Amino acid sequence: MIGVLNVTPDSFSDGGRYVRRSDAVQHGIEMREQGADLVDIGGESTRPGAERVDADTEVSRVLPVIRELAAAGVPLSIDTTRASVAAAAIEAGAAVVNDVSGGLADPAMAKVVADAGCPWILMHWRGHSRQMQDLATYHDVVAEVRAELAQRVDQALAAGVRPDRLVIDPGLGFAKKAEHNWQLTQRLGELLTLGYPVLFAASRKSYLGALLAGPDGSPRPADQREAATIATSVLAVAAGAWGVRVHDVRGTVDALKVWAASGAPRLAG
Ligand SMILES: Nc1nc2ncc(COP(=O)(O)O)nc2c(=O)[nH]1
Repeated sequence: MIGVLNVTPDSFSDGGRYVRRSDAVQHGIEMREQGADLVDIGGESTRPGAERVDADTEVSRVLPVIRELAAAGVPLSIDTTRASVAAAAIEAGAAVVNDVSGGLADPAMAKVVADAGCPWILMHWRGHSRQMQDLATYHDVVAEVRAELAQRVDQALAAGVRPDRLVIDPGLGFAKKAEHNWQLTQRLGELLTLGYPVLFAASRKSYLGALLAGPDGSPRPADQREAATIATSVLAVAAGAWGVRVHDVRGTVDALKVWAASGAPRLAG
């Protein structure tokens, strides 16, 4: 269970809520108390079309929060595509690197991770926020995402990262249209055949808003997508996902407790 902590002014669903350090630290502690195994701290919005920020800005946003949460004993991941930011975050107390580019954005990332010996979440990605939706074209999205993630894994292993440190992630909403996200959800088992834990991160994403659109076609607002997020998270875990990355930790923990108490039924496929 990974709780999302975006210390950015412009993330798609919670931008600006945790820019102030005290608010961010308090929310991180709250998510840990609600059952998050990791709090994922991001200093640069990755939503489609987001403006990039420089490394100094990203570091200035995340380091103070990482230091305070690490001191409070909260296990942390750093959500960054920059090796320099990952290195600084590890130094400050982050235990996991969550790289939405899967190592593509910064060739130096693999060495930082290999040297640190820390877990590395490799997400499927086809480019930065400004052009990624132009790259959402697939013949078979699951087969292609699987093949591209396999390349990311091979490059990580070649750089000396240990296999047991790798987690893969289909990158829902990154260079993917709604139908691609649903295909990846329905055929999650095919990603599992790569032999690595799969992280499923659908929380509040726009394809859920589209599914829940109103009679006039307007998408459900991001902060009203929690039930859909929880439902898809439980289904992903039932299909074999290693973990989920969510904004609403408490609700997701509650739902997974119900799933477990119900015998933890598994989805085939
Ligand atoms: N591993 C991983 N990390 C991510 N970081 C940010 C976002 C963008 O959404 P946010 O605003 O919820 O952070 N999505 C992912 C994701 O799908 N997988």
